[in-house]
Amino acid sequence: MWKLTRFAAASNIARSRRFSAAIPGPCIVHKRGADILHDPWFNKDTGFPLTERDRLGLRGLLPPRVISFEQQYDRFMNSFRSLENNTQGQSDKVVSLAKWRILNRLHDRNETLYYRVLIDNIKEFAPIIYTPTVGLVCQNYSGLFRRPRGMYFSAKDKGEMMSMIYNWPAHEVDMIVLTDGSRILGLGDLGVQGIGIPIGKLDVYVAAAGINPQRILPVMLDVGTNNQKLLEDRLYLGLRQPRLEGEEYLSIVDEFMEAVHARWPKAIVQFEDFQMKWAFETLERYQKRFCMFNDDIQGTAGVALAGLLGTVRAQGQPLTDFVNQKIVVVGAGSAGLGVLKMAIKAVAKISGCSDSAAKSQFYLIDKDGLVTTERNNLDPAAAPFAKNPRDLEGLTEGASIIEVVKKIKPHVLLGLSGVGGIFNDEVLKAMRESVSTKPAIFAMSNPTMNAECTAIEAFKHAGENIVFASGSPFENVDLGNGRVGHVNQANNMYLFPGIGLGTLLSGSHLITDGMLQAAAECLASYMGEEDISNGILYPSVDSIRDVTAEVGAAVLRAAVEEELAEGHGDVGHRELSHMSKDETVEYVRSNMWYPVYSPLVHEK
Ligand SMILES: NC(=O)C1=CN([C@@H]2O[C@H](COP(=O)(O)OP(=O)(O)OC[C@H]3O[C@@H](n4cnc5c(N)ncnc54)[C@H](O)[C@@H]3O)[C@@H](O)[C@H]2O)C=CC1
Ligand SMILES: CC(=O)C(=O)O
Ligand SMILES: [Mg+2]
Repeated sequence: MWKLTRFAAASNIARSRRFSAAIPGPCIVHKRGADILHDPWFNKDTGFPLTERDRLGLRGLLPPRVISFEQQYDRFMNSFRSLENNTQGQSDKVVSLAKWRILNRLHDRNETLYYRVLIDNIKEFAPIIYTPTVGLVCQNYSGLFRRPRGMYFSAKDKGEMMSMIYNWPAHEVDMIVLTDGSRILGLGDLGVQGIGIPIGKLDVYVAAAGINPQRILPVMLDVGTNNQKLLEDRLYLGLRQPRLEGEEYLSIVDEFMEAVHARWPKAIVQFEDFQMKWAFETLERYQKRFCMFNDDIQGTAGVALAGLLGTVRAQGQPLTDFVNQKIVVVGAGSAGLGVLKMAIKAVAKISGCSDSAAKSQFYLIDKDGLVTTERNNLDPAAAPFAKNPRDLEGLTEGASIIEVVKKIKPHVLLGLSGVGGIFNDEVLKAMRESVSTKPAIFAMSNPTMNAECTAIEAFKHAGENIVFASGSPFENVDLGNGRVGHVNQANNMYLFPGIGLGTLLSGSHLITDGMLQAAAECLASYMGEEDISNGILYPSVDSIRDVTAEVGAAVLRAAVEEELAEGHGDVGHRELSHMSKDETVEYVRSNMWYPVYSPLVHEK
């Protein structure tokens, strides 16, 4: 609990000094006049003080009145609120896209103000810049496209990437999010339109981890698409060819990784929304060579594990009881298999048994039903988790979700299938027979329409005493008589920003299992007993900077312990290794960028 009290106090102080006056350091600008107004990084719109207008050749290019940052902020929020009023009665899709557009326009114009409103209103704006609206944006990207953001490397750029990477204007890049668009949320292959995901993830990096937005780079690797509808869409902006496969595909990713490493050897590359075969293959291929991780496999696993351990605590059991939890995972893709692998390792660690003994409590279901060793053409990635039919008490290969739930009566039913509604009424009702006093339903697929069930359905059919979590946000559920069914957001956004920031500040060249495990353990212990007993497994998105500071510190300390931390900037390995836990958290927190207008100083 002490942690939460301290954080609440810290964030109140931060709020009260939001617009007050620690004078920020100057910022060197090599442009003048209209070029500054057209550069969202330097632009302050009507906020340029008169002296700065004189110095930078802006006099006459702006209306005469100077508007303070606080007034600009209020003006934006007012126009956002009036948009909400003006779109009342319109479809959710229209309203969501209108909200995204107004934020995106601000992003294009004035980054300082954009990130300030984003950070200060992250709970309200995360569903717009991230899941679920980002999914809709990706689906409609070719029509919505106005100006580019990030970089595009295509199959046609083979042999050119080493020079192309120098086209990016920033000298330093800390964080790259890379996709090939092949599995965007639960929406499938969206080709080049998947660029919305790296953009959204990096906005979360800025909001949650305070990564400097001048040092982020969203990247699309366009190797074609197998989405026939997109190939036939005349507005489609990507390569009109089927996806590259095999060595041809890998040679493109190899070339990109080498190019990034050559220009920015310390940049961290987050792989995002790759279809399963490439997600695993690229992780295996690069994790010991480059500073990278796969968010869908590794970030998701940590968040799910924290939720599973929280569920044990919510049942009033000691953590050691995790070894007795029966857990059914629906979805044997990159996310589901990542979760299984990490959860099984946790059971093995707690019980002191081997990984293979630790598997007995876990059941895996994919599109063809329960995965067993009798499966024809068993996917090698799923094979380690396949059940031996001997151990199944009558269940057979391919058994359906309802058959498995009825027979096993699991403590936890966790969905990472990408299929909306597959936890139907019957499945949820069967969870009432769970052996747990507080069964858990995790409907983790994104965006909202792909969630395995809604929060209302879960509390209605599985009972009011459940623990519920979803990948995209749902409102808490009114259970009547003042009681509330709490909705958790089990989303990797609670971990990836801290993994990135902690790694960056550690100066490690690699992201190891130990660093990822430290991140998961940190999140798992973040919530106090009172919240946990009320079914609250994760902190509110409002406190994402606080969570990220803790997770980042845990990652950094793990890197120090593994002797991988070379340090960052002026703070070297020695200083890092002498920091206490609290000092490390403060160090991480103090390295978070926060948007304020800096005085601009022109230099030729
Ligand atoms: N909440 C979070 O933080 C995260 C959520 N996700 C979500 O998880 C979902 C899956 O992602 P990936 O594993 O990367 O996808 P994937 O495409 O690699 O795997 C999907 C899996 O679901 C199975 N499946 C499909 N239809 C099914 C059905 N009717 N019944 C049972 N299983 C079925 C497939 O056989 C496959 O094993 C996506 O919707 C994604 O948005 C992914 C990462 C993080
Ligand atoms: C959250 C996320 O990474 C996904 O749905 O793919
Ligand atoms: Mg993802």
